[in-house]
Amino acid sequence: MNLSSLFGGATEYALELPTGDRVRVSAHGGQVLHWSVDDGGELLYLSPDAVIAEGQAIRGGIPVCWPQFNLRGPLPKHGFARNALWRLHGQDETSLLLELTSEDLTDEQRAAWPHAFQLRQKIDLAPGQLTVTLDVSNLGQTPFDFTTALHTYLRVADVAQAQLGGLERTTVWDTQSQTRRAFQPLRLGAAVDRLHHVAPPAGDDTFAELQLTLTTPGRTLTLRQSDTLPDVVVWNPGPDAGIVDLPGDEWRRFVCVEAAAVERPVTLAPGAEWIGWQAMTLQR
Ligand SMILES: O=P(O)(O)OC[C@H]1O[C@H](O)[C@H](O)[C@@H](O)[C@@H]1O
Repeated sequence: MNLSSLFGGATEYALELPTGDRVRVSAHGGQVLHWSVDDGGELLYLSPDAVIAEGQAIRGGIPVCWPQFNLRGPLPKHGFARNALWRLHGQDETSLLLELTSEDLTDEQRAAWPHAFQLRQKIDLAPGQLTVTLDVSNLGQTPFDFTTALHTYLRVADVAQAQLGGLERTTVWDTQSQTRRAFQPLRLGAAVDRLHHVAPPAGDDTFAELQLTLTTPGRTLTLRQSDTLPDVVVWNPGPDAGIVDLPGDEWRRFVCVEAAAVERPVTLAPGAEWIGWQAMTLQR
């Protein structure tokens, strides 16, 4: 089934499988807002105070940070893709394909990032599984660089009881203390902002595909990401961040586990294409 409706002023697209699994995506930011599994409830977090407004990012779901992660460049934080209006390019029973190109940007955005690009996002739904794939093409005459993240907000009942496994082989950039260190066990339940980088074995320039496990009482979610996304950002603002669209104790209800390419920007030659994905599977 495929629905289209208006939510917060932006068109919303939805898929539902015969099993009852559902996904909903806003044209604003091309952002997945909800993913639910028939017998497993809602798996993504969306703030009750999230707003969909021009130039603003929606707090929750899966924001697409592109072509810049965080403040690592001249663009506004996390780039423009999460604030832009994406178009539906294709759909079938189990997937949605959204698109954003340089033609869709404002004059101001094009002036700030003067590159001809095509950014596509495919959202694939299978029983107990959601896969989001980004596909970037350089349509211009000169190379461009980008950093990116699928900034996935995973819903948990209490973040202090959540455990994230699978990052043991990574090195860590701690954004809070601005320090780099070897891996140390991650304790959720207080502010955390870490960029984990998968270091390839010496002499090897390839990365093993990452597989992470988010365990909460009664639920285990497996997260995989392509070898083109060699970083994992783990973020939770903790109780004292004072984020306007995260009221009260809402910080406890999620942890962001972001499949990213940040440490080494991706360079795309004219005519070249880059693909990166994150897949989430509910274990039953
Ligand atoms: O509040 P936002 O602009 O959505 O950013 C939320 C967070 O995104 C990432 O996880 C970064 O690592 C954090 O430093 C940042 O605070």
